[in-house]
Amino acid sequence: MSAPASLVVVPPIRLGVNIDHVATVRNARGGALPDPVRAAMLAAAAGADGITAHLREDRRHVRDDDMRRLRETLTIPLNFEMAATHEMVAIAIELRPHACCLVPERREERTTEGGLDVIGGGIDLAHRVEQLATSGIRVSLFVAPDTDQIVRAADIGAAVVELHTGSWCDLRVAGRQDEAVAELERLTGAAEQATTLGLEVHAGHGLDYVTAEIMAANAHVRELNIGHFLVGEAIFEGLETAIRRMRAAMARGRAQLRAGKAA
Ligand SMILES: CC(=O)[C@@H](O)[C@H](O)COP(=O)(O)O
Ligand SMILES: NCC(=O)COP(=O)(O)O
Repeated sequence: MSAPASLVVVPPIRLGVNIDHVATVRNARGGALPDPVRAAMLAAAAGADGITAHLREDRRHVRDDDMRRLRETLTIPLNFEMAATHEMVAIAIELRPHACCLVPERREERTTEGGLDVIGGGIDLAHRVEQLATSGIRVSLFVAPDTDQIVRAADIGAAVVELHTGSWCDLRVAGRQDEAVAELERLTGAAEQATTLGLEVHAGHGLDYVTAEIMAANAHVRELNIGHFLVGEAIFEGLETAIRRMRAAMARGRAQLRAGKAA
C-alpha cells in the first residue's frame, strides 16, 4: 500500500540553465551582443538554480572571458562544462567554479555526441577528477546510461553523474517510440544504480518542457541542465517566461512523484 501523497518525501530538483547558445548568437556577428552573462543574470532572476556554460576547445560559443565574467558575477552556482584536458583543468582550477562537468568533445561534432568514456579515460581521467575535486570543485561526469561507465565514475571519485538524455529525446522526436521507451528505461535504471553507488544524479541534453517533466518525475534525478531548447523558446517568449515554464514543468513532474503517479 503506497504512502499517502502528503507523506511521500520527494527531494527537490534544480534547474541549471545552459547559456551556450546565447554566445552562439553573439558570435554570429563577432560583436559583444547578446551578452551571455546578461542572459545568465536574467536566468538567475527568473529562478534558475545554477548556470551551465561549456567552454569548448574550439571556443565556438562560450569564450574564456565569458567564463571569467560568469564566475565573477554570478551569485548562483556555476557549472563549468569542459573536456577533460590539461588546458581546461588548469582554467577550471584558476577560476574555481562551484562545479565542473566533464564531457566528451570532438571539434567536428555539431553538439555533444554520446557520453564520456570514463573506462577508456583510464588513470589520466582519474587524476584530473582528483585535481578538480581537491581544488574544491564538485565533479560531474556526463555519461550515457551505461552501467559499467557509472560504476567507473564512482570508482574514480566523481560526486555526480549527469545522464545524457540526448538519445532518448532524439528517438522521441523521430517518432521511434519503442526505442524511446527502451532508452527511458535505461535512464531510469541508470539513475537508480548511480544513487545506490552514492552518486548524485543529474540529467541533460535535448530536454524540452515535456521531457523535462518526465525526468523530474524520477526521484533519483536532482538536477536538469537545459539550454538549447530554452534559448530557442526565449526567441519567441523571452528567457524569463521560458524558464518559469520550465520550472513549472519540472514541478509537475515532482508533483506526480508525490501523488505516486510517476511511471
Ligand atoms: C554536454 C551537453 O549535452 C551540453 O551541455 C553541451 O554544452 C552541448 O554542447 P553544445 O552546447 O556545444 O551543443
Ligand atoms: N549538459 C546538458 C546541458 O547543459 C544543456 O544541453 P542542451 O539543453 O543545450 O541540449
